[in-house]
Amino acid sequence: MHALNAPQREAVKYLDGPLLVLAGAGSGKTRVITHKIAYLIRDCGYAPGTIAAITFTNKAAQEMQERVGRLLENRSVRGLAITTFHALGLQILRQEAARIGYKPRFSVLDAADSLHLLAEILKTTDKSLLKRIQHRISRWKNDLVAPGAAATQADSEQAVAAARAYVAYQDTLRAYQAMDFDDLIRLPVELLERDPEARGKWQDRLRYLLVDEYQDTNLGQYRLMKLLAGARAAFTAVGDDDQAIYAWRGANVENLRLLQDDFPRLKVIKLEQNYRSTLRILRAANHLIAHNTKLFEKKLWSELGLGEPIHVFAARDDEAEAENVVMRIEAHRLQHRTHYGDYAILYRGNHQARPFEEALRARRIPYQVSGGQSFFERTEIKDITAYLRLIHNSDDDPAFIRAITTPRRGVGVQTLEKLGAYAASRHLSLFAAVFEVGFEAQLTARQYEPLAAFCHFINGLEYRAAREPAGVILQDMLRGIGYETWLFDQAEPRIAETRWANVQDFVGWLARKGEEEGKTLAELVQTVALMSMLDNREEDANAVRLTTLHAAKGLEFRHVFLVGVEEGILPHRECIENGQVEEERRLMYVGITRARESLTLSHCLKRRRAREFQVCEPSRFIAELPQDDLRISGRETDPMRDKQEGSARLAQLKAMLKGSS
Ligand SMILES: Nc1ncnc2c1ncn2[C@@H]1O[C@H](COP(=O)(O)OP(=O)(O)OP(=O)(O)O)[C@@H](O)[C@H]1O
Ligand SMILES: [Mg+2]
Repeated sequence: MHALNAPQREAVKYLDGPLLVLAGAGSGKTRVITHKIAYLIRDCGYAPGTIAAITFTNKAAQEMQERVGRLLENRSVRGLAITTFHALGLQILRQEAARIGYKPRFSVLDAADSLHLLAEILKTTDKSLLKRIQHRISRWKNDLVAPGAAATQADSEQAVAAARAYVAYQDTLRAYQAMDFDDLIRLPVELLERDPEARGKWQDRLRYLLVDEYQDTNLGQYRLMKLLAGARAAFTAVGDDDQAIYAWRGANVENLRLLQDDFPRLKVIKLEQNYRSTLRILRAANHLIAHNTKLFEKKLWSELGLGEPIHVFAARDDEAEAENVVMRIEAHRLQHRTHYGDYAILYRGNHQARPFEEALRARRIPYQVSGGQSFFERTEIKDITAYLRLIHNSDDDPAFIRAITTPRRGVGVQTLEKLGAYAASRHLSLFAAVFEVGFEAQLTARQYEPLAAFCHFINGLEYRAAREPAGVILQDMLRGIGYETWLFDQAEPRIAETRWANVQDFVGWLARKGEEEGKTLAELVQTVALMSMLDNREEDANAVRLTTLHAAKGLEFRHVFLVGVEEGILPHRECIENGQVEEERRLMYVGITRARESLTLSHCLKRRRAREFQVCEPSRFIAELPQDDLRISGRETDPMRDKQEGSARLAQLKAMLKGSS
């Protein structure tokens, strides 16, 4: 308790009813949650299994788990649920599957799989059309609109078509015994609303709820929270309306107000001291966000001293920007003897990462990308995951197709088409259809054998998955399918090597996880599919962190480089056109407030677009910062000279350090 200030302590100890902690960035909201979990368990006698804390990403959940573990020292926290809304929804659905007509071993499709499925249903390969429909369906689901009801809400021909696709899509998912990501919220809500017994059971089980980053919950998540909290309304939600950056995914800051309407007894506690950033960084953040219309009045102050001015520099083009940032990091690190892990490069969109990755690689600086293409999205990892999904649920048709064709094992396209037609006519999954006499009769022995062998192979793995150590089975599986050889047949050696190394990383990680957590492969695969959708594998602590602003939420770094601060990027062009500049300003606010000791903003004078250069303007947000706190460089100077000076300075520093050590 001594590690908390007075209002934080009050928030931790308050158990008389629903509580909202509404406060700006870095004021210790997440800290309130971790301490409150510890307080509930240690001082109030709550069994860990009766508490659920909800975070925004798996990564944040992991971090929180570690912090709570440290606060409670050796006490066991078995059963304590620190998860995301989606993982909690999944947990509920696995246990209640029967109540909604699913097998407990249903599959969870990620965005790419669901796009595939839509393509099949709509018989089109038009990617942008498919993405639009997928997005539309996702919004309906987030707003808890059932497939049948979507058509009545459709206000254009396009929307009517999407509503029709939604119905077909949902039917197909059900036939595959599969769900998509959004179903993990929508279906539990539907279930708990409809089924008082299930509702009572979960309300009994979860005696206290804690929700971090509450401002970014969407309607479905809010409803789930309300259903779980029940009449007792024992919950603590913490959030900051100025950091609401997920409107595009259906999140609604109005949920903050809704909370006050729905729970008249709601107590609100505000935190005003920021423990993260220097005064200048904080001043910049406050100045910027003052340009937005206010939902709630908040103040923030800090005792961490004035700090360095905020550096703003212009670069010749995007490559020079990357070069310059990387050089600054290297120079700063040498000068201040810091670690690479103290630095973060934040950007608006994933495509901005490439030049930075290249510049970092060129200097052999370790880095880690998050919030972009996750490790799990890589083709080779998805190949292996397809096998795991199939072992887990043999009725998962998309996984079946991927596994049986990767590597190809002598099963022809025509055979697969026959199988598809037969399975459809008999309302069976592909896997189940293989074992039907009626199907076997349609094929020659040469056609049938490889199919049957494949299914027996999967069955064998499934049997072992519940019994043997994960590592052994996985290696056997890789050998059995000849994956390594296949990789090297497919791609040039350099690429194949990387892919094979990734596969070994993945398999090794699963094996370790199995050992550490005492889980069988069968148990492990249940979580893998979900993790893949959310974030990366474990971090390299001593690496420069590259991340999108969205994925940086809740995190903090000693030194932050916020790059591409230009009109059209931040604020994003589409958002300017659609009148969403306020959301972009919040995104910038999130970026600024990640910094603890120093903040550097950069923008380009020109940027490569296709094969041409485009002239760029600095973002309007730079003009909205307190100008006295900025140190601006590079706008008038010659960028080539900058670069040479940078290199010379770096060489000088290195020589100096060599001399001193
Ligand atoms: N009472 C305190 N004493 C010392 N340090 C604190 C205190 N409260 C918070 N901190 C530290 O301040 C930093 C910010 O805290 P935290 O991440 O909980 O803030 P937050 O409000 O959740 O921020 P965000 O809005 O970015 O999610 C952390 O490093 C935390 O350890
Ligand atoms: Mg936080």
